[in-house]
Amino acid sequence: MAASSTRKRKIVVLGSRSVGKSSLVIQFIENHFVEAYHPTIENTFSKAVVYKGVEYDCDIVDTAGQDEYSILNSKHAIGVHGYVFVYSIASRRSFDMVKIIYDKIIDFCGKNEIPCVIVGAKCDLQSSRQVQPEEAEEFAKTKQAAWVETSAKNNINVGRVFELCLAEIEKSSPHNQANQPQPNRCITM
Ligand SMILES: Nc1nc2c(ncn2[C@@H]2O[C@H](COP(=O)(O)OP(=O)(O)OP(=O)(O)O)[C@@H](O)[C@H]2O)c(=O)[nH]1
Repeated sequence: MAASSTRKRKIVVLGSRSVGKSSLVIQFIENHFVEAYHPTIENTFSKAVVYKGVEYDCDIVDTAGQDEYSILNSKHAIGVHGYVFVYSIASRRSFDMVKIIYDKIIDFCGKNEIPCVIVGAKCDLQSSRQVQPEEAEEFAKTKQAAWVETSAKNNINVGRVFELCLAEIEKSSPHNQANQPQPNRCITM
């Protein structure tokens, strides 16, 4: 049974088709690489993660790849704590799509910022690189997001993605905000 201090977190993984979302999630959950390509409809995986001494019960939603016409729905927003936006370093188009999907989520959630990680997947494909790390990191900075490059194939930075996402969620959680000074509070007596 989960300890009462366990924090439940729902993380949604978004990005274009075939950028490596399922491979990233399966490498994280099951510790192996899937060479074959099977388009995803939608899968939710669960994993217990201990990060900085805190136990998290994570539900990770691996979505069907999106394009500019995909319609996001409440499943992508309600009860979601954080997002992982994935592009392939070998596809400029998939990086441009991350920007489009990010804006759609922001619109849908009605917020200015969301806890998220921007992930440059397939970093083993250096010779086919179309997205420079500096550009992607700069984009992430403008969105107050974390950024990392990964390879599910070579198991590089896979766990780091979800640690970064939990860290971003914690940064924006009300618990942390309660520790910050409250600006311009009005007290009625
Ligand atoms: N070289 C390399 N190939 C990868 C990597 N990750 C995934 N792939 C390959 O890319 C293809 C697509 O991977 P998926 O994980 O199915 O991609 P997806 O984003 O889940 O695709 P959709 O379900 O269509 O959204 C597969 O053939 C994978 O083997 C990686 O890190 N390096």
